[in-house]
Amino acid sequence: MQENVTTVSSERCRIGYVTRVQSFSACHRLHSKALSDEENKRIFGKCNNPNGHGHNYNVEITVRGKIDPATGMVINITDLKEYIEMAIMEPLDHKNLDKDVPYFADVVSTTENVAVFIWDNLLKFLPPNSLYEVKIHETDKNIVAYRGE
Ligand SMILES: Nc1nc2c(c(=O)[nH]1)N=C([C@H](O)[C@H](O)COP(=O)(O)OP(=O)(O)OP(=O)(O)O)CN2
Ligand SMILES: [Zn+2]
Repeated sequence: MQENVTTVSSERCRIGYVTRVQSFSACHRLHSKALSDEENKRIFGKCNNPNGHGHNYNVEITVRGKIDPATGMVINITDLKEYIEMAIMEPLDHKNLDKDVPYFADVVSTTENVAVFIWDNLLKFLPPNSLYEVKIHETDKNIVAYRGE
């Protein structure tokens, strides 16, 4: 009887969450083509400064999945590092988000939209339905999370 309990317990599907943190630096300007210059100034204030401003963004990428009994891993972090390099670092690091990243030509480069951009890019590399959350610390005080909804 005890043997049975042990077997069932060891076969149980365990779900884990793996988070990798990545930093990148970029500059941007909050400006919407859908708004007038006056509205842009009123809504975005100092962040609408025509010459922009910079951030050291800290991104937390969380992957959810079954802890593989054979490997002990939800995802190999070595693989996740490569996906982050391709999905975040190559397109965004040391870039002017509005001028260097075509996605932001017509999309306001708020942290919400940067999170969506990163989410969509990571989906190209990660196993289906495994990306759980992209959380961005734009500053120590400004934090945005996106879960693909
Ligand atoms: N919903 C959002 N609001 C704002 C965003 C954003 O991405 N989403 N971004 C900004 C600006 O980019 C700006 O850089 C943030 O500046 P600020 O709040 O001043 O930054 P700090 O928290 O570091 O500054 P404190 O002066 O210490 O408050 C604005 N809004
Ligand atoms: Zn900013």
